[in-house]
Amino acid sequence: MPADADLDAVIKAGIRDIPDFPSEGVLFKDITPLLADPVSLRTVVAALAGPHRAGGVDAVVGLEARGFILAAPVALELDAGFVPVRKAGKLPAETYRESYHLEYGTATVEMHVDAIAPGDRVLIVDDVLATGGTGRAAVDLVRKAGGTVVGFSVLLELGFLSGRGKLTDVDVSALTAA
Ligand SMILES: O=P(O)(O)OC[C@H]1O[C@H](OP(=O)(O)OP(=O)(O)O)[C@H](O)[C@@H]1O
Ligand SMILES: Nc1ncnc2[nH]cnc12
Repeated sequence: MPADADLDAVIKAGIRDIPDFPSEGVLFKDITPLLADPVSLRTVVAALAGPHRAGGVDAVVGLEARGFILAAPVALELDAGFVPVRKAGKLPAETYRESYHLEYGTATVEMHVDAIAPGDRVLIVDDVLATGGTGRAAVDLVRKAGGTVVGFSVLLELGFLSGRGKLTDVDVSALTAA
């Protein structure tokens, strides 16, 4: 595992800024260059999983769509199951549902009611923490199912959007910030 400064440099080198995407005024943080580099991808997955290796995590929740890419390998690293939180209308069985605001619109997400057993220890993983709406919705979904949220871990936090303010009751960690 690289030292913190090296990890920060690896991540920053793999993220590019795309102005005015998906709408004018938004500076989009594109993580696809990082994902395309196997060493960077492996490094990031290990860094997200690392603090939870001894934590008895039962399930890793990934947030559609970019969160899935990181959460599934983190689940494997932790010998835990993977649970998807999906945009509304995509999950086939009975769901819990939460709506929220994003930096660029609104969204509704769902999780199967039987995806998490009461008392399960759950780590939530996503790529970006921006306004915190998605993370808040995910935490509330897990708690509706009776799960214990042991952490919300992201690759990148956009600090100027103050997403942590919506997640003061959760252990939030970000590998890097912008
Ligand atoms: O903290 P927030 O303001 O809620 O924003 C963060 C969320 O926004 C992005 O997802 P998006 O809904 O754009 O979906 P995608 O992963 O399908 O691109 C990102 O992947 C996070 O899930
Ligand atoms: N500016 C941004 N870049 C990438 N993902 C995001 N999710 C919310 N805001 C974002």
